[in-house]
Amino acid sequence: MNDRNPAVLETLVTAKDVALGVVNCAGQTLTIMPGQVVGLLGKNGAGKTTLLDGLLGYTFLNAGEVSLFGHKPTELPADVCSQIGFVAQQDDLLPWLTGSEMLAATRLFYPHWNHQLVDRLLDRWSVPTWQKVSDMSVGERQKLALVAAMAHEPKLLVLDEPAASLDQLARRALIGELIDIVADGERSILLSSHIFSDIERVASEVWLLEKGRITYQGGLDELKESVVRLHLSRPLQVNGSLALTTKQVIRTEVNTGRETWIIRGWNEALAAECAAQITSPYQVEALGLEDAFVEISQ
Ligand SMILES: Nc1ncnc2c1ncn2[C@@H]1O[C@H](COP(=O)(O)OP(=O)(O)OP(=O)(O)O)[C@@H](O)[C@H]1O
Repeated sequence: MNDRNPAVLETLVTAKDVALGVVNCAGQTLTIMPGQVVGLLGKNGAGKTTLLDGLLGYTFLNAGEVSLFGHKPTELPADVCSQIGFVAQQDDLLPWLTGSEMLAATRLFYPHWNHQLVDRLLDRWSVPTWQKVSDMSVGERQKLALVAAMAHEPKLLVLDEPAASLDQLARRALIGELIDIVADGERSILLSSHIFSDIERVASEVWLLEKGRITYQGGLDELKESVVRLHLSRPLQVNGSLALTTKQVIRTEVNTGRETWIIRGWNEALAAECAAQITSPYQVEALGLEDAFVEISQ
């Protein structure tokens, strides 16, 4: 137990050198601190669900260590389990129960249950709680699973594609709820999503997963700022000393009269170097999260 180091005690999740399935984070440490909303991004098959399952102890690790509130995920005491909420990509609701019965059964596992929150969400999302889970639409099931995971007000809420089947109104309501959850700075959320506008609204941190490796762990804004398009007029006039590497220029597009360089790892030093060494006209285009992700992932 990490009971002597307050900095470690504060960390809700630490995952070191984790490897399972397609995920291989050897040499990498992932952390989630109280108050953080971490957006887990990656293409289909990158390993997002695999990583989430490994962090929560649903799948055994091939290598590495995970600490959840200071415990191994496979050995969580009951009081720690009740601090965690999870909505899987494919919900694990019991199809033969009605929505109300499902919530009543879930409630048995938790000492704390916010009835007002449950009533408000069910009403706002028009969840037909009198229907059997098996008769609900995919979106209604997803809403019910979200209510069941949020009702005990967990300190760590893990959501795997929580909005994939929600309509725009329900998605907006969910994002509002998530923003409220972390407002006091004590609770944290880890969510994977392909809906970048949602991630941009709610996440402070991003983990970028590419072919099972975390290639970025840090602030959302820093990630966006680190990828730019440089639009250069041709003919190019560049001093021989321009030291951009192929790792930084991840792609080029050449057209008559101009060319575009997609640059990863853009920072003040690179900006200064370009300003000093490129003597023909050029513009720097900042990218949104989705464009940055698409450029990185091509
Ligand atoms: N049950 C399984 N058995 C065997 N291989 C699996 C299983 N689940 C996942 N995989 C493999 O692991 C890879 C990563 O799957 P995972 O579900 O973690 O990706 P993901 O990033 O969550 O994808 P998506 O965005 O499509 O949900 C898949 O390409 C698949 O080959």
